[in-house]
Amino acid sequence: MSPLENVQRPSLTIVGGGPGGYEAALVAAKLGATVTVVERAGLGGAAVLTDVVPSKTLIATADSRRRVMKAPALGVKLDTEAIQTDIQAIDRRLLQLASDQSRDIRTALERRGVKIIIGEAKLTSDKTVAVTTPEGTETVTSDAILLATGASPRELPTAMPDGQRIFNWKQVYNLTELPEHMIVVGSGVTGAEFASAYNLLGAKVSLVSSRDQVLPNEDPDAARVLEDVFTRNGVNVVSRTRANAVTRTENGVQVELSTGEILEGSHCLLAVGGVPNTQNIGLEEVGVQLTESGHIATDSVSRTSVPGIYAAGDCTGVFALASVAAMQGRVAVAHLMGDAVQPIKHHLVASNIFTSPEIATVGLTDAQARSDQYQVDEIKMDLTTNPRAKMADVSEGFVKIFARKGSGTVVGGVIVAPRASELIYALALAVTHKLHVDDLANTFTVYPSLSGSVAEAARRLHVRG
Ligand SMILES: Cc1cc2nc3c(=O)[nH]c(=O)nc-3n(C[C@H](O)[C@H](O)[C@H](O)COP(=O)(O)OP(=O)(O)OC[C@H]3O[C@@H](n4cnc5c(N)ncnc54)[C@H](O)[C@@H]3O)c2cc1C
Ligand SMILES: NC(=O)c1ccc[n+]([C@@H]2O[C@H](COP(=O)([O-])OP(=O)(O)OC[C@H]3O[C@@H](n4cnc5c(N)ncnc54)[C@H](O)[C@@H]3O)[C@@H](O)[C@H]2O)c1
Repeated sequence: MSPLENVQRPSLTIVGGGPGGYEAALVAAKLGATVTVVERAGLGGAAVLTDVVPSKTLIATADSRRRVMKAPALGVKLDTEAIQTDIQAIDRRLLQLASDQSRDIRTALERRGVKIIIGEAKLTSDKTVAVTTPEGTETVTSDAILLATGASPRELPTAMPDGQRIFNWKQVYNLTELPEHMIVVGSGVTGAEFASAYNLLGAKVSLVSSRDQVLPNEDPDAARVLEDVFTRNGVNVVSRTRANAVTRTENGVQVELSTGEILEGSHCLLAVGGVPNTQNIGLEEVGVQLTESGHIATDSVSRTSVPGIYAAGDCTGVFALASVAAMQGRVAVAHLMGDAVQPIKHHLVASNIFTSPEIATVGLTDAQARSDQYQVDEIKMDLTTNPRAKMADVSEGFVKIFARKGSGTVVGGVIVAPRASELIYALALAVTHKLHVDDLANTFTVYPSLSGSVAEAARRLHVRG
């Protein structure tokens, strides 16, 4: 039940203006709440200013260059040796795009009547937040609070970024030249995406991967495809090795590896995970419970341990995705305002890794499919036989579908392909609405199209009635 059942026009303070915060603010204002957003940097949060938007824009440019470099194989005559990457122009464009998007979000919030305070917030009770601005400290009082403070790059004491040669993912957009040799440390999603992007932009790239395979938490078949592509494209994947330290040299960097070897490069990007922004913001004092990893503990409707205080996004440790942060924020507001609440269903989340090829997933994972907990049939269809893939010279990728044994209900899938982020929507619809493999198989697809492989894979899972 909402803690504000009888309040006519409840007030809500939101700490953090990223997707977890600003989406909630828009919905709450629309439902009639008086909303204040406190943000210390800029609207849109890290997602817009330093993480999703800049990295995906960089990747869009890298992908354009990839297609140009491949054009001769399709009969377009051009001198690929003469193609240059103007990293300063690329970075300028992506930062401008991020700043424009942040401005658009601010405008949308203001139009809905949301009050915005640029300042550093600290919880002082279950109803009050102290906000420090250059002008001083003010107290904002409200009926409820939503914490959406996000996360920050994890730092290794022996590899401190200097923003010139050694970077975390937020600092890498002020390069004066394309790195001659970029060493990416960490082969999770962030590391894999940046390794792919700089490789396609024409830099020499080494990827220090502490695990057996890149993308250790992802679908193993997809990770294998990506690792093969990396190797074929000349990325130096240093597997089962940790970076113990990173130091500056006169003209570059030295990465000391756990094998004792030294890797020399011109620049180093640290992609070793994130830590939630939950320290020194008054959480313990007010009784907001944290998990062992330092995230804010929440339930399926985004409530924390303190009635009236909600949390959403990366500070909660539930999937670190912008889409999930926004959904958690919307769910919190629906609960607070007594609107219909649909608790978040983790098994329905769709996500995408923006490497080349892209890797999109939804629903049941490969590991879950192989566990005793689920009885599933599985099909994996390579794209090499797909006519559209042949026409576009797509030489790797696949569609994988998991369906419940016996019933044929679609419960998960993986797509590795160019623009897999768009193709996965069909599987996401199927998983969310419990469609049958025959529903996918009997839906017309365009000929020729990559989505034809989705229908074909489903056809192969047909259960005879
Ligand atoms: C390189 C990279 C690429 C990514 N790409 C994708 C992608 O393609 N797709 C995707 O879905 N996800 C992606 N993610 C994940 C995505 O960025 C996060 O899941 C998303 O930003 C979470 O939103 P949030 O609102 O929780 O936090 P944030 O976006 O981090 O926003 C939190 C905000 O809170 C503010 N704040 C913190 N503490 C205070 C305080 N005390 N007072 C005032 N303000 C405060 C911060 O300034 C920040 O602006 C990526 C992450 C990284 C690192
Ligand atoms: N496309 C997207 O949606 C997208 C993009 C980027 C990040 N994200 C989100 O951000 C979250 C975090 O991803 P991430 O990749 O930043 O972090 P991560 O924690 O998933 O990966 C970090 C990797 O670095 C490795 N590592 C740590 N210390 C190391 C060392 N000293 N040497 C070598 N390797 C080391 C870890 O073993 C781990 O594999 C993901 O769960 C994802 O949801 C999403």
